[in-house]
Amino acid sequence: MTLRVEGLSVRFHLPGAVVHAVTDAAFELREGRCLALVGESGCGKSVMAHALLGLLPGNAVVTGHAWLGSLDLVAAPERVLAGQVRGRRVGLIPQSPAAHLTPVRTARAQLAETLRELGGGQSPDALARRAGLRPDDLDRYPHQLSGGMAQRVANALALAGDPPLVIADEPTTGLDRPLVESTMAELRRLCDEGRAVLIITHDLRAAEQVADDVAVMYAGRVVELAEARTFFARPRHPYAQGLLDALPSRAFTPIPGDPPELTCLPDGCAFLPRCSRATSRCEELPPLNGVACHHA
Ligand SMILES: Nc1ncnc2c1ncn2[C@@H]1O[C@H](COP(=O)(O)OP(=O)(O)OP(=O)(O)O)[C@@H](O)[C@H]1O
Ligand code: NI
Repeated sequence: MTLRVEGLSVRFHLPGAVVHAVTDAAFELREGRCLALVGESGCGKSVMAHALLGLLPGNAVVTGHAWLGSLDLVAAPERVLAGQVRGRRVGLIPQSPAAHLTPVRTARAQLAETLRELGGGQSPDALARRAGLRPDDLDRYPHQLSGGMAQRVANALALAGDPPLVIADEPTTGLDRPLVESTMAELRRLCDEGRAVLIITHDLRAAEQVADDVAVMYAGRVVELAEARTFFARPRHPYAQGLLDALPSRAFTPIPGDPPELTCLPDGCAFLPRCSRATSRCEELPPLNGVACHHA
């Protein structure tokens, strides 16, 4: 099932300020493809994911469209999101999975409950095995699970309803390299089985391993959208180039400056104050034709 995001924006209304968390995002994610959504902390990645699942708090206003097949996730009422979308059509592997498990219940109890809610015929053990857990791991409480096991339980929970779209929010944070590798390999497998997979990460190395496509976000906007192979060989947006140059395996040069406040964004390119190629043209908003930059 294809996800088509069109003109998606999210505003948080606070007393005296509006946070422009996501602005005019657009991308397509087809089945069997893996899209990595990358960008610095606070650029709107998790908010975008939560908008797709109707999980934002009451002060959020979401506009635009997110078509999953013929259903617009933005317009869908909570009843539909709860009954048909979350867990069934879209599985979320949350940021810091251990924090999302109930501390007083075993992994098996939580899997069993989710399976019951979804009404599927699978057993917790079968599901756990598919996620790389042994059945006796399921008798553990969350505090008895290692980071890697908690990650696998979270994966199993997200996949319990066999959703065609899986969103993984920072699936590798806090994991050591071997676990990063195996988590990424698992996500790739989900994709190769025909699901659409959206991986949110600021780990560009991990993204390079598994993604078919890359979307770079900056200050709430998608500023570059490209096939992963092309992107990692030749990033076009100065910000994307900066992200790659900051990697230890590359130049190890951080991008100077900080991202702008999302409560007072400029009319033009939000990267202007940090960009070495900026000219007066950048005061005009560059359109996204693969890359949102007047100089790329
Ligand atoms: N409920 C809220 N009310 C107001 N602002 C919010 C709310 N939730 C998120 N934000 C703001 O929206 C912006 C985007 O946050 P988001 O969590 O999407 O960042 P992110 O790209 O996922 O970063 P990270 O890599 O740190 O997870 C941040 O500036 C954040 O402070
Ligand atoms: Ni996040």
